[in-house]
Amino acid sequence: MMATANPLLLPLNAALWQETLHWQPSDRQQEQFQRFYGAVLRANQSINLTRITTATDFWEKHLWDSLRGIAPWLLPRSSPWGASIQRVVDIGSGGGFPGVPVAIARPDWQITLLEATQKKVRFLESLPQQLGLSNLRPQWGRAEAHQFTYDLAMIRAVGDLARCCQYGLPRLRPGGILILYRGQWTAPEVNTLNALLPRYHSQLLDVQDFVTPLSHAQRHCLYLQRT
Ligand SMILES: C[S@@+](CC[C@H](N)C(=O)[O-])C[C@H]1O[C@@H](n2cnc3c(N)ncnc32)[C@H](O)[C@@H]1O
Repeated sequence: MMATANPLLLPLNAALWQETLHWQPSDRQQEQFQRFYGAVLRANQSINLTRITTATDFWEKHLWDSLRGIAPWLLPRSSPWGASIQRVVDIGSGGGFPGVPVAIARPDWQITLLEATQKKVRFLESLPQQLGLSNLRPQWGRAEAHQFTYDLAMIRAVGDLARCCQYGLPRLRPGGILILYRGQWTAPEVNTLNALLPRYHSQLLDVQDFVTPLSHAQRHCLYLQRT
């Protein structure tokens, strides 16, 4: 692989990955993360992809956070909730989060990056070649009009709970799983969710709350399943 031109090195601390996700990137994956960081920084000069500009923030708030959502699938020989995963969609992918880090970590999954803003899609389309990834499929379009179904859908920072359910759950095959990446999660939201789920023939599998490893911010991942 070509060396990255970006002088800012990510804090790719192997022990931290291992301690927090029980997973470590290979040398190739580390280089792909590094090149992704460089690509986002360069594109961010002309497109608004992220407010994050430091290597540490990028590592924690984008790479680590993206992978925390699929932590149950990073453990060796794990098949959480019995779901076999191949076809994956990141809805409202923006600058490629969480879809691109997930594609790097799981090269055996086929990841569609669905994004409504054309200039962001053009950036996403440049990534397979820049990062040497063959499992990324950027797609310009709106979630509500997207006709395909998936084994796994992921949504981060696209809207409120009702909107995320509306976008994600109809795009799952029976048994498929939706991961919602959330910041704050309040107990009354369970009531909102319980009211929404029957409409989409879905159930709540798990709510995982955690703090991020460096800034100790509170985060949640919700795992929903289409029955
Ligand atoms: C705040 S950004 C979040 C991007 C990324 N998921 C992240 O966590 O950094 C929300 C993105 O969702 C996209 N978006 C909003 N509504 C959408 C829809 N209905 N279908 C597809 N993409 C949508 C926007 O264009 C925007 O890029």
